Amino acid sequence: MDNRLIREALAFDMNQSKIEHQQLHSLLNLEQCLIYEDVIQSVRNQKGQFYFVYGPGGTGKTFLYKTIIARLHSERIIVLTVAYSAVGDGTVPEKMKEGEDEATWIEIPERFLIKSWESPIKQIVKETYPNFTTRQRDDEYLKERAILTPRNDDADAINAYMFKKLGGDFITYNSVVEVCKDSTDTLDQHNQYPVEFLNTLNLSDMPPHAL
Ligand SMILES: Nc1ncnc2c1ncn2[C@@H]1O[C@H](COP(=O)(O)OP(=O)(O)OP(=O)(O)O)[C@@H](O)[C@H]1O
Repeated sequence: MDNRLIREALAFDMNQSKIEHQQLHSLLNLEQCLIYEDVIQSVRNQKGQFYFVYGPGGTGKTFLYKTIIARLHSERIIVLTVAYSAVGDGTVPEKMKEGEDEATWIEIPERFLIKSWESPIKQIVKETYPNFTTRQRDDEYLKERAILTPRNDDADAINAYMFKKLGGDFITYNSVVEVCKDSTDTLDQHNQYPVEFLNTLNLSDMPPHAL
């Protein structure tokens, strides 16, 4: 198996997970049990369902997730937790600051810290894509890494930075953007949306005007 991500995702001890699952499962309360059964059935039958577990702080959501994960790991099933970094899934211990009576802080593990940088994007790209100039045509290298960001404008800025590092000729593809005149009730409505304005729109699920 030569995919680093799959290797890492399978780097758990099945027997240890079995023991952990027995302990956790025996403690589940009724509500946790109902959700647990539903999720396990969904995975077993490959239904591909989404679940949203809601509950006030400290009511056992993480406990439930840990039980589900232990069960799936005991069957050698890959589980990708959103907090894959272990930040926020309970693995990194919470800390309490002086004068506080509840632990609500965590210390970000050393390996996630970028300690010196001139530009954050430059440094993140450097850490994620070492030797990008020479390896940009290496499919395996590209498959194993990605930079995730919740905001489109950050994604655009990172893309723009990385495009400059790509070799070869550049071609720009522009989208055709105009209001369809037949789709408006008012005859001159399309005049209110000049093409120059439409070209600046950056909508989610839509590529930008210039690629
Ligand atoms: N069924 C259970 N039996 C024993 N202990 C439990 C059970 N469910 C939860 N706990 C314990 O209760 C505490 C709070 O649970 P947990 O951290 O899972 O809550 P949470 O809903 O994820 O909280 P938050 O929203 O604040 O992250 C933990 O110490 C957990 O081990």
